[in-house]
Amino acid sequence: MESKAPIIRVFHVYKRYGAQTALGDITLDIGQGEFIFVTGASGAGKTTLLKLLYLGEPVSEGHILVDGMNLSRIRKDRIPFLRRLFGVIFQDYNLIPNRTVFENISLVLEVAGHRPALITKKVASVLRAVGLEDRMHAYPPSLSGGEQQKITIARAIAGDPKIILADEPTGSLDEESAEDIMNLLRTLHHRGATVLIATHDRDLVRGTPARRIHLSRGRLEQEAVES
Ligand SMILES: Nc1ncnc2c1ncn2[C@@H]1O[C@H](COP(=O)(O)OP(=O)(O)OP(=O)(O)O)[C@@H](O)[C@H]1O
Repeated sequence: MESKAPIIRVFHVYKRYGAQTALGDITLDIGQGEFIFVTGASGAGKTTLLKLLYLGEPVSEGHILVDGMNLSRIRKDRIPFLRRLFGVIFQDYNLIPNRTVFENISLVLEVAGHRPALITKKVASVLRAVGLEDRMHAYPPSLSGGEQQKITIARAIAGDPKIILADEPTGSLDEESAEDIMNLLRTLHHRGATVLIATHDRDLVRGTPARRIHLSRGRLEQEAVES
């Protein structure tokens, strides 16, 4: 277990959608370099919690600090800097269908200001990491669902994010591909990334020693260390 200074601090956070409270009074510290599973039943608030961390959505009440930045008070021109700290692996973060795999990944690196020579190297390297280097010039619709999921993951990690947020990252994958992806996330963690994985897959959680944050109807119910 890591005991480094928190990279994320969540103070009494609420998220409401109309009359519905998706998250209620969440207080939580996440240490730099931790590997964490966020568990809970469907609708418990797992996705919502991850979205609040990268300012995908604003909190309704409370505060979140990320790498010292208070998300409630962050200046607009700092938001791209905040977002670059994160690699976000979400099911609804689709690939652009009429751009090749290479272009889908390189776009993210271009926006972050990387030079073309580095971009070419980096794209090849992340595609190698997910075992799909040979699909670099393919268009997403010609790939299987599992392959598209792996490309989404390659795109998320291409910018060497400090924090990886993965929402059911193995959801659409067969057992072997799921294991590949979990190994990749573990490797990134060993290299220093903070990794949060939202899942209701008990098997996934059982196989990995990690801190577990359990949500029940929007409340932080228990914390445990799986081993
Ligand atoms: N944009 C939204 N508008 C209204 N309600 C929302 C919105 N997003 C989430 N909710 C509600 O907030 C609650 C938490 O949803 P969330 O998606 O965070 O759950 P989850 O634990 O990730 O579930 P699942 O495992 O099914 O993905 C749910 O009741 C959901 O209906």
